[in-house]
Amino acid sequence: MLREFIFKANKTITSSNINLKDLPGSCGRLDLVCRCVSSAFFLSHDIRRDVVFYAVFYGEPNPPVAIKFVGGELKKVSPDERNIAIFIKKALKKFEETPENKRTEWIESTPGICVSKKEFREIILEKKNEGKRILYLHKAGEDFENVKIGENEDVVFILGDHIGIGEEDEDFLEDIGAEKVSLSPLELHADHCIVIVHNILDKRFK
Ligand SMILES: C[S@@+](CC[C@H](N)C(=O)[O-])C[C@H]1O[C@@H](n2cnc3c(N)ncnc32)[C@H](O)[C@@H]1O
Repeated sequence: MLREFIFKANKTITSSNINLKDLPGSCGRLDLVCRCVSSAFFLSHDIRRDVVFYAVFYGEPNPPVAIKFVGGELKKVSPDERNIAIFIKKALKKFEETPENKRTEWIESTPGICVSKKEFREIILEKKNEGKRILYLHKAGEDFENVKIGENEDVVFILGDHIGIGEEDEDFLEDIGAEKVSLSPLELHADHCIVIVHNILDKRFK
């Protein structure tokens, strides 16, 4: 079973001009993206190879930019935020160096990390069209503990940053039949949601 996450980063910078000493401020909450990547993949002395994580950046100067991380292919990435930010900086640099007419495909930057000019909704729709189940993580959804998932079923989780995903994308998810699922009666950080999702699925299937 493949676990995929698609994260909307409303304000994250879309140039490689990343100040590694200011991930939350001038980089538009890049710290949060890095923590989500860390939570998506890293176990103690191991990596989750059955996970794919997408982050779509909508900050200035060139939105959108999507970055894809493939657990089974990642090399030399470590769990700390600064290390992950360095790989994201490399991906954005690769994007800038790619001719504009080639940017709509996935371009590999470093092993297991690709970059593309894809919209948040476009990636979700691709997954839907592949027949995958789309689960939107939201405080007001159905309790995830009660949601049945087959052991071999591929699931795609959608989540937002500190701002959320916005009304238009929520309407889009409703239109394509995404299921709204809740992890807690409290509003959580996105990276903590990823940890909880893994924990619930690990207890069921590992
Ligand atoms: C900090 S929250 C976003 C808060 C934002 N103000 C909003 O209204 O959406 C970040 C993301 O985590 C997910 N999330 C937060 N709390 C959750 C919960 N209790 N259950 C499921 N997902 C949750 C949602 O996808 C949300 O977009």
